[in-house]
Amino acid sequence: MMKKPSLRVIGLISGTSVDGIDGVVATIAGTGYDLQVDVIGGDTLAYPAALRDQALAVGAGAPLAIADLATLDDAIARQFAQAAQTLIDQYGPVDLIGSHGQTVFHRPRTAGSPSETHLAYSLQLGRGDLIAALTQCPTVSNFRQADIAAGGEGAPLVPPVDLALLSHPTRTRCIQNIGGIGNVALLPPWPAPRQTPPKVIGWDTGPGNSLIDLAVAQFTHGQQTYDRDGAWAAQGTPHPALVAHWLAHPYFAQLPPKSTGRELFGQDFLNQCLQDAAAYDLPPADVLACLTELTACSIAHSYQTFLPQLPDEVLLCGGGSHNQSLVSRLQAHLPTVTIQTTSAAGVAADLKEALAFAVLAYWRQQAFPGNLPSVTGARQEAVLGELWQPTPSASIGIGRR
Ligand SMILES: Nc1ncnc2c1ncn2[C@@H]1O[C@H](COP(=O)(O)OP(=O)(O)OP(=O)(O)O)[C@@H](O)[C@H]1O
Ligand SMILES: CC(=O)N[C@H]1[C@@H]2OC[C@@H](O2)[C@@H](O)[C@@H]1O[C@H](C)C(=O)O
Repeated sequence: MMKKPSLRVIGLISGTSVDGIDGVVATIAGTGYDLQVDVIGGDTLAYPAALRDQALAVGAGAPLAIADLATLDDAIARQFAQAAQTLIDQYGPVDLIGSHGQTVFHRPRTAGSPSETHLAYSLQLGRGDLIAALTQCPTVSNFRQADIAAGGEGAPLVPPVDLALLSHPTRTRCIQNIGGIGNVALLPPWPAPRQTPPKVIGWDTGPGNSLIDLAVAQFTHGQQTYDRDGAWAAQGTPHPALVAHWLAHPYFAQLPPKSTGRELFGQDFLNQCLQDAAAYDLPPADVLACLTELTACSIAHSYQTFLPQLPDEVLLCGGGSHNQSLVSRLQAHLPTVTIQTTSAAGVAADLKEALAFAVLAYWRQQAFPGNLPSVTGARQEAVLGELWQPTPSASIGIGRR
């Protein structure tokens, strides 16, 4: 049998945790949802501390002159190009790069308003034209804009890739990413021969690790940045009244499609949580147990509230899938559901988001629409991303200015 033509594609993303650039190299063949994807390798390139601090500060609302924004955009693009080059050096040349960039600002559509006049706004730094110039490889970036222009939230974008790679012929699956922010895709069964795709719904569930990370950094005066394996929260006890109070935030009751970010579930939200917790005089372990419970409850409640029925399985991905306290609290709230990671279904849980942007770039090449209006709320499907071709004269060398 003739082998289908395939592309070698790099996918790159640094998410809302701003902990570093996840990259993956994959061979992709096929069309639309009928894809053959083979992961060749992956790696994470940590940000230099100063760049991470700056990206976090800007994301948290620190003022920035336009000239400094341009410098930051370029500095992040250089890191992304470096991450791509490291993968190219290790695994060989590629045909295409899909780079999500670094989200520093996300404003959802204004609730209840006609999306024509209140389009969402989402800003990812690390411009694709510079990545293309530095790597000499065609690069797709700016994936969220076309969905936003069509009246969508611009997020989450990964659910159609989940549909392609992780749907099951007979079982209903929720694919739950727990990054800085959490997001879910509900994949109904899709029996062979996989003709008309089933309707996928999805949304941002709220905080993933963002509040836990910020609290750990505060409690350890910056010595630690996350609750490794959930060990600290495991030493504490959640306080139900406090968690219930936090769950009363209107975001959790808002009907999907919906998206959010660190603008809502960031430092200000944590400050309010710590103020609320102070009234109960809770030790740090209990506060972390409460924040962990908030993430677990917000995920489970959103399934119970917005899904037509509970799934057979939840497949977790993202860094929060390593937080055992979080996973066991989620299991406690969804006792009838099997909870595993996407790795159990053949897609590495720590690489899935990066892989998604390789697939979205591949779809851009095919002019296949990469958004799902049933997830983002867009009025129509759209081909996502801007494709930047390298110009040989722009080859200026990585690391040189
Ligand atoms: N072993 C671990 N134990 C507990 N938490 C972990 C572990 N490893 C990673 N994490 C958490 O996962 C976070 C990073 O997750 P991930 O890289 O999926 O987020 P992200 O991609 O930046 O976010 P988003 O998906 O919202 O864009 C870390 O900040 C940390 O909180
Ligand atoms: C604006 C933005 O970067 N949103 C991220 C964030 O992190 C998780 C959640 O919020 C999700 O909506 C999205 O990321 C993934 C990659 C997505 O678009 O599917």
